[in-house]
Amino acid sequence: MSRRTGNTAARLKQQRWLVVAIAVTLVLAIVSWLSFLIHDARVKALDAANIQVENLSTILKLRVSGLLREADLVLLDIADETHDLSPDLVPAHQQNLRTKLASLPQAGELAIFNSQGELVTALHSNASRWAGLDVSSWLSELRGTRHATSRTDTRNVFNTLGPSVFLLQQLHDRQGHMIGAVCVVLPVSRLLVLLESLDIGTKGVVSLHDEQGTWLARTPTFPAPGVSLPPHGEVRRLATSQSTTQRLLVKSSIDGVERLTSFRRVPNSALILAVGLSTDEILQTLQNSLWIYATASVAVILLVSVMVVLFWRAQNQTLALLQHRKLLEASEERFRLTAEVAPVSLVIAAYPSLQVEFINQRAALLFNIDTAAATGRHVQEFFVAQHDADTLSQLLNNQEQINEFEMQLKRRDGSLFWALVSVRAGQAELDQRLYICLVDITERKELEIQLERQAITDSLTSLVNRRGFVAKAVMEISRSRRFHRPMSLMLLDIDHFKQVNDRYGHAVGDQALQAMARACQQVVRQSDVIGRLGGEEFAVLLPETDILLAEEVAERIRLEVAALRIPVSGENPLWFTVSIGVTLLHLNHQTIEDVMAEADIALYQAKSAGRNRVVRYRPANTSASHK
Ligand SMILES: Nc1nc2c(ncn2[C@@H]2O[C@H](COP(=O)(O)OP(=O)(O)OP(=O)(O)O)[C@@H](O)[C@H]2O)c(=O)[nH]1
Repeated sequence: MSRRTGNTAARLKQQRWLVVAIAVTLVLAIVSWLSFLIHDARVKALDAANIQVENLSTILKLRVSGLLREADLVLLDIADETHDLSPDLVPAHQQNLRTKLASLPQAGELAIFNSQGELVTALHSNASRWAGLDVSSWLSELRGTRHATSRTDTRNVFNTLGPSVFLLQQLHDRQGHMIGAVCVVLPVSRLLVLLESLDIGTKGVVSLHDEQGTWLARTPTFPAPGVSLPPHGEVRRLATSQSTTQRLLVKSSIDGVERLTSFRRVPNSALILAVGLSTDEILQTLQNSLWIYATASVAVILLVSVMVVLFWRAQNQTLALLQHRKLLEASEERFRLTAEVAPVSLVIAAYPSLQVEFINQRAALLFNIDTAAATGRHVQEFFVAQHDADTLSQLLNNQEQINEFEMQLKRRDGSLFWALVSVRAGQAELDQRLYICLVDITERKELEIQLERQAITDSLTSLVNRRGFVAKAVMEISRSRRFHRPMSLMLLDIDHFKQVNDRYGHAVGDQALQAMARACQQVVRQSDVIGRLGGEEFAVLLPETDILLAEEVAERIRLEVAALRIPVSGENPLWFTVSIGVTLLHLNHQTIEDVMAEADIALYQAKSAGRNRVVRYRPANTSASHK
């Protein structure tokens, strides 16, 4: 039992650590899963953002290059129609130019130069605005590149227009000689319309640069008007490299926001555009869902932790219970050993069913039964007298413990023995038991009974002596009174017994006394009580007997005694007579002595009247009858 408890405890401890290991693994799995989820979602979000930023910059490139292409076409159209720059032609031609320029709403200025770089005509502007502009270098560049159709320049030539893109186209005479150039000015500020229509979020930036990295345009607009920003380093790097596009994570020196930025050259121009999407915004959706994942994971981890803690506590309680059970088992074992070693017989019975739950070896030997056979039996199976069971049950109703109650008990084989029984009722709520301790006192009890019997027995006649007679008489009187039944008493005294002794000796006298006892026994009923009160005096108690019947019985005794013959060697057999006083129990008698006193008076009267007769007691002034 104890070993089983130990094994269970060890198993519980193992289970406890197993659950903790599972919980830790689960938590680690959740954390790993969450980390993977974060990483994966971030990669996917950045991938999506890369695609988005590339798409946006491509769209923007197409828009800008489309616009430049449109301008180129207008310039080509003008070049196709312009082969002569003579001053008389120009006014007529100007109307045509205006029409062409109207088809290019983003254009701010249009001018035509001759091959010396001199301004021939200008639209939307007066000539003085172009006066300070040295276009000779542009023209030489155009000459150098025979097939070049256009070129761009983003110099801030006209302060009122801001940074602008200058597009130039060679003009040829009909023989194909270069006679000058036509130039259209696209203010960068007008290109902003193209930039602003892109969906770049609240923190996104679209900007336009020249190859030196100069900021030409930006949306949202620059932090403060007039603030000149240093050239964009990444733009310059792209300009000096062979590649046409580049994608980078760039932290802005303007607002400190990190952006995924796509830089892209605008083909056939000196423009580089940049589209940047804020990484914060890219990851915002991710962060929102990650918050949900993280909160759910933390909740799961907390739940798991709480469950582990609760499980741990429950296991602790179970272990504590097992520990208590172990202690209980040890205590039970101690009790069992003590019960076996104790020099007394022990029985434990359930209460109130009174079925035997435990019996020690000593008690089993006492009842001559083995412990298994005794267990489950009703304790009253071992009782002899029902009144003992009643007394014990009554005592237990009034007190918790019964000490040294003497009673007779029965063995399994039916033989009887005396035991000193102590009983204690269990006190605990769950201990509804009787603890019974038995000591075998048969030997002492039998000795006691023997001594008791001796104490009330006359050794010569084997009748009860005065003490025994009085004791029995007291009981009979009480019974007679209780049931209102008549009862008589007679006192008998051998006549002249002294002479018997004197003449025949004491031994013969003793024989006479014994014969007298036998004579009485022969005459009276079994239920009558005969006693030798002392010397040659006897008494007979006659329950259920009225005075008339008592007188008859006394007379029969008297005759029986008179007929006795005691053989005496060498002589005639001895015979003797007896005088008898009889009285009836009545209500005036307080004690047995009162009854005996009346019988004694009648006996005295019998003696006085000449002996060998029966006299009934009569109260004073009534005469006693005699024979
Ligand atoms: N043998 C014998 N004699 C006993 C015993 N007890 C008493 N006696 C004798 O009984 C005699 C009783 O004598 P008393 O009291 O004088 O009476 P009694 O001689 O019978 O004369 P009454 O009673 O007057 O007829 C005494 O001598 C006692 O010694 C006994 O146990 N054995």
